Amino acid sequence: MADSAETRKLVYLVTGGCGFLGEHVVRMLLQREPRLYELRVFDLHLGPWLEELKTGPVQVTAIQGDVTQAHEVAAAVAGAHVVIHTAGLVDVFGRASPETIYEVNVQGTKNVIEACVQTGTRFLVYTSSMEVVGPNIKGHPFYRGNEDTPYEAIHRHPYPCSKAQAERLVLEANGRKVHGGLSLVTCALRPTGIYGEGHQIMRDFYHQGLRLGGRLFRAIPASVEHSRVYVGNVAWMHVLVAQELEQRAALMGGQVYFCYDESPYKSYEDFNMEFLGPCGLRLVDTRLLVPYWLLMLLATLNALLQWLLRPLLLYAPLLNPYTLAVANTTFTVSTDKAQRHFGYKPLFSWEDSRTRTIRWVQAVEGSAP
Ligand SMILES: NC(=O)c1ccc[n+]([C@@H]2O[C@H](COP(=O)([O-])OP(=O)(O)OC[C@H]3O[C@@H](n4cnc5c(N)ncnc54)[C@H](O)[C@@H]3O)[C@@H](O)[C@H]2O)c1
Ligand SMILES: CC(C)CCC[C@@H](C)[C@H]1CC[C@H]2[C@@H]3[C@H](O)C=C4C[C@@H](O)CC[C@]4(C)[C@H]3CC[C@]12C
Repeated sequence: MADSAETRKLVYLVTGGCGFLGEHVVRMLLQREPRLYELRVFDLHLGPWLEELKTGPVQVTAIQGDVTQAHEVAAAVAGAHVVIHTAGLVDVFGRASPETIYEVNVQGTKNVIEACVQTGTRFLVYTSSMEVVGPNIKGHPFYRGNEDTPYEAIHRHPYPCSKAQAERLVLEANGRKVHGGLSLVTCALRPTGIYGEGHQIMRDFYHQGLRLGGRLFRAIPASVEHSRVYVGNVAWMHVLVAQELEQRAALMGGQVYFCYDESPYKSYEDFNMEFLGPCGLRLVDTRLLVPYWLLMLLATLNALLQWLLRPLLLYAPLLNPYTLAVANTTFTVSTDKAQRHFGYKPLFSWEDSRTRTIRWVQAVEGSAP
């Protein structure tokens, strides 16, 4: 499309635009939304990489702000056509208090919705999570499920509870009258575990493997499968939804979509080895040596230590009863809803996604943990 001032007229706001997913959404919008005039990137912590984006044809506005502060959100939203709300506190390790998780994920989302209503912004895309569905506290498997698969979605952990509450608020807001009299159109995307360039947990596993002499020890049976999705495809899905929401408001408004691509179903650890293996790590099978009850004991001990040490220091290891339960429960998605509703096809093949991620891990090599 021609790059003229007439074609560029849309203003987008990406909250959490400097996070792992947010950065990919920002870059994808710049590459794939030719109608973009201004891109507002709102985050608690702004990344230095934003500077390099300011020299292109799109006006990139960096806004340091906090989604829990209604006035800051309203000022950022005013005049935007579309809001992509990815900001959130992703914490399943006990780093933040439950109150803080609710404040950011639920109150922050309320603030975004109210800002849209007050200022007349009509299109809101929310980054939800597979965890809104499961795995549930009973550890029921979700096998090749889609958006309509019945599943008992019961949670206790603050992160999935907060994401579920926020998603409900976003979906209930669909159809609300915004300033100016038109209707708000909302929808929610539910990524499974995202991987790709910038994935902190992958980086942590890599450094842990290096510390252990190039080995990682299998903790979870290979038969427990997870769906994973490449960050570039999740970003592409956000961009596509945002583009199609106006034309297909009746179909897409108030809907949820799992984020999916061609990444293979594998156990969490085997999937990570697709990238860490080519970077020199190997996964040692210790299934017979570490039974599940012992892992659970270690996880519970970690939780106890976290509680005991809290007044002195933050002890937040990867293994706790919640992460063990998630890692140890099959959760796989098989759906084509996004393709049927808005023509989504993954932009990156599995091979591309794998290669890009391996290159990134290789570049991480030698960098500080
Ligand atoms: N990483 C995954 O596997 C995954 C899977 C499913 C859903 N999600 C969802 O995707 C979204 C992005 O996750 P991510 O993995 O990129 O996490 P991230 O932590 O890398 O990014 C979140 C961003 O939100 C910002 N943020 C946090 N609190 C804020 C506040 N009060 N005000 C403004 N900005 C704030 C952070 O600074 C960060 O840049 C989240 O909503 C998360 O729930 C992530
Ligand atoms: C038993 C240990 C050795 C392994 C622990 C792995 C654990 C840290 C991993 C396993 C599954 C991971 C979660 C899963 O991929 C999906 C999501 C959804 C998303 O909204 C936030 C991240 C999260 C919870 C992953 C966190 C890390 C988990 C629990």
